[in-house]
Amino acid sequence: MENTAYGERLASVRFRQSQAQEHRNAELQRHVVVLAECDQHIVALVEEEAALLQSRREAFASEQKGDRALPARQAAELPPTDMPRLGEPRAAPPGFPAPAAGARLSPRPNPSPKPTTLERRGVTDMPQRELRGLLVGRGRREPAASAVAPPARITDTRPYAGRAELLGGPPLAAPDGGRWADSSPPRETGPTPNPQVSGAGFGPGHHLEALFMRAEAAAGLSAPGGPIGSGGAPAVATNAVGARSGVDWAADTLPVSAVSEAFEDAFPGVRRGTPAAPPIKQKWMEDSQWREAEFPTLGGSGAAARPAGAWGGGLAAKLRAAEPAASVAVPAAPARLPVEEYEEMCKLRKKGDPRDDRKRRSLVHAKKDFEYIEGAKVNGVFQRCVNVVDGLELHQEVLSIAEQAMMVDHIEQWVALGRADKLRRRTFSAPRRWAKGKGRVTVQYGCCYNYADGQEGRRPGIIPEEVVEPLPPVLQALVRRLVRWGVLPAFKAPDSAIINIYEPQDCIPPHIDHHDFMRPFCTLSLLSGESIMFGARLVPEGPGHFVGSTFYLPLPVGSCLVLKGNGGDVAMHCVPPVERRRMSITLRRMGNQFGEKVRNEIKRIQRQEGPSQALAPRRYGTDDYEDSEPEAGRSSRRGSWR
Ligand SMILES: O=C(O)CCC(=O)C(=O)O
Ligand SMILES: [Fe+2]
Repeated sequence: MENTAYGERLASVRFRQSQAQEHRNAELQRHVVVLAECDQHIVALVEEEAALLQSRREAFASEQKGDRALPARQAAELPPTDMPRLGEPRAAPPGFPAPAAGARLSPRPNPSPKPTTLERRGVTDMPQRELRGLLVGRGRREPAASAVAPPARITDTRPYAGRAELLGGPPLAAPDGGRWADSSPPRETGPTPNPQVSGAGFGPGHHLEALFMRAEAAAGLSAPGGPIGSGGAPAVATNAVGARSGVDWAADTLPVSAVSEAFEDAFPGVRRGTPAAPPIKQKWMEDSQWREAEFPTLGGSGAAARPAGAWGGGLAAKLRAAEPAASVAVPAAPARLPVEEYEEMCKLRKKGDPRDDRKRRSLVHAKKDFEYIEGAKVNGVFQRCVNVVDGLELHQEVLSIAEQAMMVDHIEQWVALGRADKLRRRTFSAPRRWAKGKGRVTVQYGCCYNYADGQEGRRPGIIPEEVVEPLPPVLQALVRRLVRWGVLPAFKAPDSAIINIYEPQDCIPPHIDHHDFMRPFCTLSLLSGESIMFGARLVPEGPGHFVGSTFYLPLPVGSCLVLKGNGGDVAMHCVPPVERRRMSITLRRMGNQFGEKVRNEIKRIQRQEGPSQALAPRRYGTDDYEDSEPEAGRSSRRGSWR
């Protein structure tokens, strides 16, 4: 009985459950249908809205074009135009009370409209292009003064008499029967093609280069454009110094005094009225202008600003003494060339490189936090834990790939001139005989450094009475870049250079750079990325084999390693035998006691010998000093061996 009642109740519960389930299913079904309908509805609404917008856009565009009457077909396709425009009264949505008469939906009209920037400036009908210029703060500029300056005319040709001799000895005959720029008589010039450039930009720096080229061509050496390292094609011996250096050689027709004066006073400033820097560059420009103004060897004007290279004021003084007053007025202290043009002119920057100096500078990455702890003597006192590489800085991408190639090309040319005995005295040196670990080829500019201990009874150091060539323009431009980019301080701007050319297995033995040179100084790497070794005690163990606890620092090509602090004074450094050909440019400033001495001595020697670079060439082998390299075991003695 009980069982029957329970069974019935169970059946009825199940029946109700199934009914409820069916009901829920039906409800769900209904909702799905409603949702699908809504969906379709929404899609239709969106499509309609999009079509309406599109047609309004087209109508607006054609109105703008003045084509007010829409084509009939297009007009017919237009959706109903009863849709209110923005700001027009709208009909209330269904179920909402109608808006009061005159009520508007947003946006509300501005009760007191402010004048726009252009209206305030009273500009209403300017062409778009100029308006844009105005808005970004670039109004119309007057042409630069130099651009309208009357072109130079040469009337007095006397300064040319004897000039070739002054610059480089007897004129060389051009092999094709043409005439060399340096020995050709001046032309009467009409308007020069580019008064901004031909005014003052090419002075003795370029004459030096011209001379290099003359000597090179006479020696049958390479012409530009030859592959790097190959020595290039035979020289094209035309009066093509200008063409070769990519400059307008019409500048050569200016009296020497004008050119050299300008070179010395503001190398290579030319352009007046350089446009003002746009505000965005302001901070950086101010910074670099400050550096430029501080620049002791190239910037500013007057005697203090003269190049401190070996020929310093000497050559210019001689040139001035040998010629009458200039007949062309060249601005005494012309404004500077934009740095990009200056570098292009000195062949440091690739022609047409679109990146400005600021952009180039931003690509330089500096690493400064090197650490290598050793026991070492600091200021004569031994300390157990010294970071011997403290103070080193590695600045990468100082020279772009194209610039590295140009620099290598310059160096190849200098080496070729050196081998042909066309460089003054100790500018060029090469090992007399090659042996593993025995030296390398070097080119010195700005001053003569004696590597050897005991050579001609001398200690290592600068020899003020010995003469080398001055810093060529490309190295002057490089120095200037390093200062401008903050790699070296302006008051330590290098005035001398040693270029090391390492063939495979060449090396430089352990040393600390001589204190005849100021700190910081720097070295740039070219052609192959090799490592430099630093350590408190580096000991030579056989030819080109140096041992000791060492810190290896890879030097990427195009990088500039700055040496100062412990890295420049406490740790020794060396480049172990290289695997691939490598070049480096070490740039250093002579100590104050030498600058003046070197210049005076050079004047004396010039009086004796004349200024010819090719005169009395004398070559010294770098193995002269390599032979006096400290032997193993003797190397713990501190000091410079090179
Ligand atoms: O070749 C180098 O990177 C180093 C050159 C060097 O140490 C020097 O010239 O004193
Ligand atoms: Fe060194």
